[in-house]
Amino acid sequence: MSSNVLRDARRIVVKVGSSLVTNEGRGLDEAAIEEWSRQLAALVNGEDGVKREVIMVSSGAIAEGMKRLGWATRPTEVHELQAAAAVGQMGLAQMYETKLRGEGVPSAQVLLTHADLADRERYLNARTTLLTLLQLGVVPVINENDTVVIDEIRFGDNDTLGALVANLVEADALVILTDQRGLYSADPRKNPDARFIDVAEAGNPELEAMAGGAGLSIGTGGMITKILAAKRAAGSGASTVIAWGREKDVLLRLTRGESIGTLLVANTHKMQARKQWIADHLQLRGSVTVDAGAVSKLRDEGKSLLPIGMITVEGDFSRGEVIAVRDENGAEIARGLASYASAEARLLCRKSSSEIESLLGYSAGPEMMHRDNMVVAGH
Ligand SMILES: Nc1ncnc2c1ncn2[C@@H]1O[C@H](COP(=O)(O)OP(=O)(O)O)[C@@H](O)[C@H]1O
Ligand SMILES: N[C@@H](CCC(=O)OP(=O)(O)O)C(=O)O
Repeated sequence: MSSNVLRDARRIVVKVGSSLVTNEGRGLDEAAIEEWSRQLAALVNGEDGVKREVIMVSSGAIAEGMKRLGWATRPTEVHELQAAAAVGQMGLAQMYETKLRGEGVPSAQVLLTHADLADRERYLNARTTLLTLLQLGVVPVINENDTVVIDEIRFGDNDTLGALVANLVEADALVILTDQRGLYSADPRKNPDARFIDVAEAGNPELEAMAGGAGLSIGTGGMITKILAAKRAAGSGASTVIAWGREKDVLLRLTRGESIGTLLVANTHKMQARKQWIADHLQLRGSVTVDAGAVSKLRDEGKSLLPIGMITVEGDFSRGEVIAVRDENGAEIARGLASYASAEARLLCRKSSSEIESLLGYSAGPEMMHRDNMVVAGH
C-alpha cells in the first residue's frame, strides 16, 4: 500500500529519539546523524522536484553529556541529568550543524519547553522565528531546554515536543523515528508474536492500550508518548508516521510515497483544525475597531489586518493573545492572535506599516493580525 500523506507533505517535523541517536548509549551516533542530515538536505533542496520545509526535533543531549563527563550509567538525580544535557547539547547541535553544513544547508539550534508553547506571547514568537527560519531554507534543530524543566527529563519525552512543534508550525506531517519498525499490537521486546500495525487513525483509543511502558533506559518515553503525540499532532491536522530510523533512506522513501512504518492518519483538515482552535479555545482579551476599508479587506479579499485600518483599541492584551476585530457598529468581523500588545496597538492606529519601527522602536511585522492567525466570521 502506498500513501500520499508524506508524499504531499510540504512541511515536515522529524523527531529522532534517544534510543536511536545514541551509539548504544555511548554518545552520539555520528554515522546516523550524517545519514539523516543527507536526507533532510535532499528534502530541503527539493531533489525529487519538490522543495520541502523540515524541522528536526532531536534527543541525545543527555547521552552525549554522559559520555563527555565520563559517566557510564545514567544518573538518577534530575540536576545531574540537567547538567549532562547542558554539556551534551553542545555536541548535539555541533554535529547537526557540521553534517547539514556539509550538505550545504544552514541549521539553527532552538531550545524550547512545553511551558514556552503554552504562553501566548512565547508561542507566537517561537512560531514566527521558526517560520522565518523555514522561509530562509534553514533546518531548525530543536531539543527541550532541559536546564529549566524537570518533568520532561524525568519522563524523557521529546515525542510530545515533536507534536507541539508540529502544532506550532502547522506541519503537514510528523515523522517519529525510533528503534522499532513502528507500532505493534504489544511491546515487541516482550511479545515476539506482536502484530505490526501499518495504518490506523490517530487518536483511536485502542492504540493507547497497545503501547506498553518505556523501552531501554536511554530512551524513556516508550510507545505511549508516540501514540499521544500522534493524537496531539492530529489536532492541528498533521498525520504521524512512526518508523525505524535506520531504515535505508527512510525519509526520502516516505516522501516518495512508500509505506514504511506505522501511519497514524489525522482526520482533521489543517486549516479547519487551526480555525477551530482559534474560534473555540481562547478567551478574548480585547478588540480593535476597524474602518469599512479594513472590514472589506478582511472579509472579501482574504487579507491580513494592517494598522492603517484600525480606529481604536479596546482592552488590555499582550502579543499573541486572542482579540476580536470589530466594525464601527461593534459587530465581530474576525478574531485571532494580536501581533502587537494593546499599548503598542494604540500607537499604531491609523498608521502606515512602514512607520511601525520608528513608532515602537522595533517591528514584529507589518500586520496587526496576520491572516494565518485569524478566523473571519462566517468563513
Ligand atoms: N506496542 C509497541 N510497539 C512498538 N514498541 C513498543 C510498544 N510498546 C512499547 N514499545 C517500546 O517502546 C520503545 C521505543 O520507545 P523509546 O525507547 O522511548 O524510544 P525513543 O527514544 O525513540 O523515543 C521500543 O523499543 C519498544 O520496546
Ligand atoms: N532532551 C533530552 C531527553 C529527551 C528524550 O530522551 O526523549 P525521547 O527521545 O522521546 O525518549 C535529551 O536530549 O537527552
